[in-house]
Amino acid sequence: MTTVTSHTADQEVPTIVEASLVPVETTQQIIERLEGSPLLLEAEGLDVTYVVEEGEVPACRDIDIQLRRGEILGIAGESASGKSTLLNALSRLQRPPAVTSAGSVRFHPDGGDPVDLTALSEDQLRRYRWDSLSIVMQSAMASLNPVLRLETQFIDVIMEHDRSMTKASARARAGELLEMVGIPSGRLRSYSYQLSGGMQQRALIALSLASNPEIVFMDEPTTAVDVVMQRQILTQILQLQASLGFAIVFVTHDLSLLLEISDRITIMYGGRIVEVGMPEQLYSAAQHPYTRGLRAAFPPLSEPVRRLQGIPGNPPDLLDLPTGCSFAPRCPLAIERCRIERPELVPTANGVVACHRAGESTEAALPGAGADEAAPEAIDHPAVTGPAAEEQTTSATTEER
Ligand SMILES: Nc1ncnc2c1ncn2[C@@H]1O[C@H](COP(=O)(O)OP(=O)(O)OP(=O)(O)O)[C@@H](O)[C@H]1O
Repeated sequence: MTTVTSHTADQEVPTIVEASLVPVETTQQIIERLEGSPLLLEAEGLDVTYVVEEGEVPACRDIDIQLRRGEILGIAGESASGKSTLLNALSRLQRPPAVTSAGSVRFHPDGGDPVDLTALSEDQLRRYRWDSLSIVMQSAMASLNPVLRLETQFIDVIMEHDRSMTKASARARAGELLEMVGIPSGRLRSYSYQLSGGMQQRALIALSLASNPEIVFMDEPTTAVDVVMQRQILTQILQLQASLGFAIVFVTHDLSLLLEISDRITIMYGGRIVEVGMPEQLYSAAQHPYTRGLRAAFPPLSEPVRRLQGIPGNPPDLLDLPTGCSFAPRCPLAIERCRIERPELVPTANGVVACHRAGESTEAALPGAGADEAAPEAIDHPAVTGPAAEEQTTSATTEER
């Protein structure tokens, strides 16, 4: 359970007394909640390609995604797996050289007919963006305008969204939004560079809520802050989401973080979805060896300190993808079939997986069956080098697992 103390104008950062983001709902409860919630956004057979001098980069292929109202959908994968490309395609913020080369992205307005966003003109899209979605990027520094006071930026967004609003009411609303993320409204007079990194990121989250969006797209929104601030920001995001009811598409390489905050998680590799599942299922019974590798590379902060297993090898070159499964060259379970035939997505208990050896444990791999015999590299978890490292070490077992 997460408890946040009340805070005054003097306390700019709320004090988290006990912060655990572990979901309190069971898998069954999440499923029932999602089933009872209308569809909000749906991608079908989506392909996104970067058309560059070297050729056509297939950054996303055959993506099917469904987002329900109020859902938190996590998207995880290593660098270059296509997460940001997908987020830009779903939010229709994509720019050349990216092109949507196949498929659709349908938005389901409340009580209205679905709209294929890939078929809208730039003007129609602009209205949809103002009314329905917002985006929080990794760096608030890059997203907030350093030469404008926060007040000006907030008032602009609020009045653009609701043109009937007076400047005074927009200013009052801006103050409320800042207070919602634990920043005193007096800070509206500040420039972004006068705020700490964590406050900038929270101000950006407040700004993203200024238009009452139905979906907030978040691309690594806490990567640029330390682990303590990361936890505070995540707690605040979850509280805001619970009270305002917007849906979130949250992109990160940190699967363990998603296991704590998401309703459902999509795992991407080499531009394709390789597994979708509920957090509990991916935590204890991930079917794809890549999902298990990601989980081992980024353990939760609540776990004892240990040496970490990185996934050996590198993500595939999208311009020169291997035949068969793209993960086969790095997979300890790979067999001949994996190198020849690309696995299709098939249903699992509460999701899908694309793997010829789905669910088999790495230990069960036959001697010589692994494509790469190199021992997995041990890496240090970046999170363990942050301010929480001391705290973790004191509560950790010294034994490596
Ligand atoms: N502007 C671009 N032009 C050409 N190729 C691009 C461009 N942007 C991304 N790509 C390619 O698309 C692929 C997917 O990139 P993308 O940024 O979506 O991955 P990601 O999973 O979000 O990675 P990261 O976590 O590093 O941001 C990569 O191979 C990348 O090189």
